[in-house]
Amino acid sequence: MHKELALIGCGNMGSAIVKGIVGAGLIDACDIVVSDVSEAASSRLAGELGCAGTCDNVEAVRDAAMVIIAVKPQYLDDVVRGLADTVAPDALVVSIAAGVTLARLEGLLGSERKIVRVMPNLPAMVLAGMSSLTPNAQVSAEECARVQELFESFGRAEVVPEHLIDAVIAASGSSPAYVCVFIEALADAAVAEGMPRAQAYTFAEQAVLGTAKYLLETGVHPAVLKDMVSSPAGTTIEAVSALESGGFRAAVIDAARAAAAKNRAM
Ligand SMILES: NC(=O)C1=CN([C@@H]2O[C@H](COP(=O)(O)OP(=O)(O)OC[C@H]3O[C@@H](n4cnc5c(N)ncnc54)[C@H](OP(=O)(O)O)[C@@H]3O)[C@@H](O)[C@H]2O)C=CC1
Ligand SMILES: O=C(O)[C@@H]1CCC=N1
Repeated sequence: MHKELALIGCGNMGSAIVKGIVGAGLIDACDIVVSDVSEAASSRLAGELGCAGTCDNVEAVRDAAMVIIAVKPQYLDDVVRGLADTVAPDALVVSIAAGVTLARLEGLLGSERKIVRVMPNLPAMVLAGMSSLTPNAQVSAEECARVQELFESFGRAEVVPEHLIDAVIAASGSSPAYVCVFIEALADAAVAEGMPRAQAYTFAEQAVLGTAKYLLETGVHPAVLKDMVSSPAGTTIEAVSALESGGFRAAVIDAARAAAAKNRAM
């Protein structure tokens, strides 16, 4: 039976991606099949979306126009090898695995296959994701635009050359984790100043959300917004000064570049 989309791996990212696509009405749920090694995971997602669910990856990809592979990188080789003979020759295969290059995917699937390497991030779960897309040479501009449209259903998506995916991991793929460390630290400070814990998270989270929203919507440079908040002899410049003394910028750069280096080494 022909279907528009097969998803392999119904975890955090796979679920967010397919929910975004169906929610935006880009692909009808009845044209989708989702597959996971765990029966509970595939039937939960299938039930939420009203699409077909299975534990049989091979049956899921048979006659699918597009296959999105969303399993952890350590399972990817086995999963892709197991599908290579069944995926339709003209199907678009999308991998979101960290550290898995187009060359490696072509080695597993065949270099004549249409493959797009995508690096999304977890805010896709609330339709605020940021994804990069890198097609191989077999993918046409129209096909790439279609994948971009699907990934824009849950946030922003931009095409980047493959060598920039390490930068994408540093800035957006992995960064929700270090932004959370920052939010936790802000909330800890508010708790230390006497605020109840739950209220502290609300204040810290809304401040981070609002700052990013302001920068994205206005195009204002972050340094300009920082200067707008920092009154002469005020509270904010005290905090900025303490951050600089503590090596905050260098710590963030080192952290993000560690993520990039790991992505290169995987
Ligand atoms: N999490 C993130 O922030 C981001 C993740 N990514 C990439 O997305 C991919 C998925 O990550 P994430 O969603 O977090 O992982 P999850 O563990 O949440 O989801 C992966 C799912 O795949 C299932 N699975 C494992 N083996 C198979 C198999 N052989 N066939 C079918 N399904 C299988 C897992 O089942 P079980 O749990 O039982 O093993 C799990 O349900 C990774 O490659 C990661 O690099 C990319 C950007 C951001
Ligand atoms: O660390 C990970 O495995 C994934 C890749 C990008 C974000 N998280």
